Amino acid sequence: MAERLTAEARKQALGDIAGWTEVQGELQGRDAIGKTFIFKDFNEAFGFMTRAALIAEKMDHHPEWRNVYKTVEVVLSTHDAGGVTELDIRLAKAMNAIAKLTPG
Ligand SMILES: C[C@H](O)[C@H](O)[C@H]1CNC2=NC(N)=NC(=O)C2=N1
Repeated sequence: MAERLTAEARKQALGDIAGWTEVQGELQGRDAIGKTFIFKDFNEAFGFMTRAALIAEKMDHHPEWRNVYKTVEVVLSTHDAGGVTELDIRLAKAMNAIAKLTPG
């Protein structure tokens, strides 16, 4: 099973993936990372979600996310480990790569 990253390792990993930050706000204190993607329109946003869903299913690692029109808010955490692991970092990188394929 994937191990939780230390605060130090998580900070270092976040430095490598554009736009991802420690989750803030009402979920503060929770060990998770998040990013809000904004696309051109709903079609691009949902296309992103469709591609990301296929990757997530293949990884057996699934995002928490919310879509409103062209915005997709994503939170990643490894539920089995109770925090952020390498799996979240891998999925975050994959999502960034997919998002680049669609005009934002
Ligand atoms: C049984 C199955 O492998 C697990 O429940 C997987 C499914 N998807 C998952 N997704 C996420 N984000 N965290 C998990 O711990 C997790 N566990």
